[in-house]
Amino acid sequence: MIDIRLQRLPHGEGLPLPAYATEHAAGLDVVAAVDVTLAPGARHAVATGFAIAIPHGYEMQVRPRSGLALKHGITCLNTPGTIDSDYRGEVKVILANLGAEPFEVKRGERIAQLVPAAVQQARFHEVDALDDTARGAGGFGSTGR
Ligand SMILES: O=c1ccn([C@H]2C[C@H](O)[C@@H](COP(=O)(O)OP(=O)(O)OP(=O)(O)O)O2)c(=O)[nH]1
Ligand SMILES: [Mg+2]
Repeated sequence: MIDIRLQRLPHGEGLPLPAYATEHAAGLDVVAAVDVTLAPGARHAVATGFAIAIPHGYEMQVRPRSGLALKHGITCLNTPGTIDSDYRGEVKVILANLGAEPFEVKRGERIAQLVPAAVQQARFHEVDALDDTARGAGGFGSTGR
């Protein structure tokens, strides 16, 4: 369990904080702070009404909810979205409507889930050649279907 400071923004007043729906859920469900209608094929950065300060060494992933995806074709366009630990702006959920019908997001409705994850930063060291491996440059189906 990690502890994360959350700042509620004025338009987030009265909304529930991100919360686990069940005891051992992986994702904290997050609700929309605004009403918005997504036409088929449309996308929108939906406000959540809060900002967070994630501890260094962690990120917050923004993932779709499977029920919205299956029933309505609603997904997070950039899934998994990345909230950096140094980001202090409002958390937004980039919803996209891949369905055939307009979809109405209502304020207070759960639209996505937040999954904290440990982050390992890396640095690159440019070299002239890489070590050989059995795979070599094979990829993208090279081992068969
Ligand atoms: O679903 C998302 C994805 C990103 N963000 C915010 C937090 C994140 O730290 C910041 C930048 O996201 P990202 O690095 O994915 O986008 P970018 O296009 O690279 O923007 P930037 O140049 O600001 O890093 O935008 C969200 O609120 N929701
Ligand atoms: Mg970025």
